[in-house]
Amino acid sequence: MAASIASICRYASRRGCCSLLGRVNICLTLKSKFHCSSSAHSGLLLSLHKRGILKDSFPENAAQDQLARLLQSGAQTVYCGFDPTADSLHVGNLLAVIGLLHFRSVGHHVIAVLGGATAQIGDPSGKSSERERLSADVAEANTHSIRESVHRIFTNHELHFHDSSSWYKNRDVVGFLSEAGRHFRMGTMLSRHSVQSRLKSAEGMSLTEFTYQVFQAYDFYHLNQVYGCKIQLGGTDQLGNLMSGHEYIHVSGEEVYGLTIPLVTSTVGDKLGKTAGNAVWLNRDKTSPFELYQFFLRQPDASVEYLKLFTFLPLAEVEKLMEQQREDPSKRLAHKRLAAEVTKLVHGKEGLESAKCTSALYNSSVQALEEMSDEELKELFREAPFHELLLEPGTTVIDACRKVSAIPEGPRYQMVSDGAVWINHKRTDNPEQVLIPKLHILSNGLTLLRVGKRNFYIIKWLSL
Ligand SMILES: N[C@@H](Cc1ccc(O)cc1)C(=O)O
Repeated sequence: MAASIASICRYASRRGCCSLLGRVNICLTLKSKFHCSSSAHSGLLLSLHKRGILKDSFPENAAQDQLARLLQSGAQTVYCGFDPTADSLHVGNLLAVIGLLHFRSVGHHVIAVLGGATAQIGDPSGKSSERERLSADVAEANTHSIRESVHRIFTNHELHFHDSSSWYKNRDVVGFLSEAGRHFRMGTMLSRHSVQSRLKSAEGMSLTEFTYQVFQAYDFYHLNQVYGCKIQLGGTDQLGNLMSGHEYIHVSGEEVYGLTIPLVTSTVGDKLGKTAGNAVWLNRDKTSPFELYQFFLRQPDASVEYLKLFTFLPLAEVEKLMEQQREDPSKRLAHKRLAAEVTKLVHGKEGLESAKCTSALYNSSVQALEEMSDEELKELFREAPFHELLLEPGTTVIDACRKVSAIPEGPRYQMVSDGAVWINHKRTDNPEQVLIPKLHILSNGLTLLRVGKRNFYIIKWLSL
């Protein structure tokens, strides 16, 4: 789509007016400490394409050469925004962060915008209904928490960033609408996919949500004015918002670009990291390094492609790992490397160590289990159901399985005798075996029951 060119007023900063949104978008900027080499720049787009990190660029193909030339001409400023609608980013956001890091590693300046303002407006892109209103306080707390984790990820990638100021707090509504608002055309705004799909729904769309694209466009404009930012990265659902920014900035005669990153889906088509409604988060208190590690370790064989997307390993090394995986899938070398690289990026070396130790614990050590409190055990097996049961004399293995509904009605007996049941890391194939203290019931009164490879149940036995 060609952008219209008209004149745009430069915004004099307004002083003393009430805040437009009460809270601000926080912007973390990162000056490049790497030296730019033009060969690295020219290779960047190609390499991002080869890795599968870039989907489309905007404006369309004709501009790709221009964009490549722009990247070759010297260090550029690239930005990507994240709305703090929760107190942590999730695995689905990781690719955008990685995208920024790729730009950074060849010497461009990158900016991560935490949309403390836009989160209160609510992005309709890719959503079928309006989000519940997010209060300014919650948005601020979420921004703080996400900022820390993005900071950690950047630092883990040996980078540093510094804060810059906000740009909405001194803008008043009337000034904003009379200056910026008039450059946004209703027809174009209405044509956006995110708007169209919502207008057709019974619920419709609020004015607040409808204006979201204006705010994201204005963010881009602001970063363009202040930091010379010419490139915005975003998920494929962000295309409409990227276009709004492009059109708005184009009015002033500046050419800017949007690059979209694919939405990563699992092999069964779910959004990555959102299995059965449970998101895989990047903040440690919500998803431990161990859980993150296990999440990547357990990806199906076909997902080794993730090595290209989620790690910075050279493509030749990725190819080698993929070949080893094809030769002997059972070793899961590629998955182990993927899990290790992602955990190291998100939680640092120490996080990776902790994930590996926990894995060892998870898989074998009875002594360690025995020394754990109920809370620690629940933490370790966060997804395992926890049951408190009365220990009646003569309780057997099959009784325990039945009480916690660990195995389906019919084939219970068979499953135990086939060896699918493990108690405290030891296979237990006699269904009628009476539970023995110390062996089946640890001295802290706990039993860890596993059925199959990964269904864990924690039982806390209460004595009469
Ligand atoms: N709209 C983006 C987040 C964002 C916020 C502000 C921006 O300036 C840019 C992007 C999303 O929901 O993913």
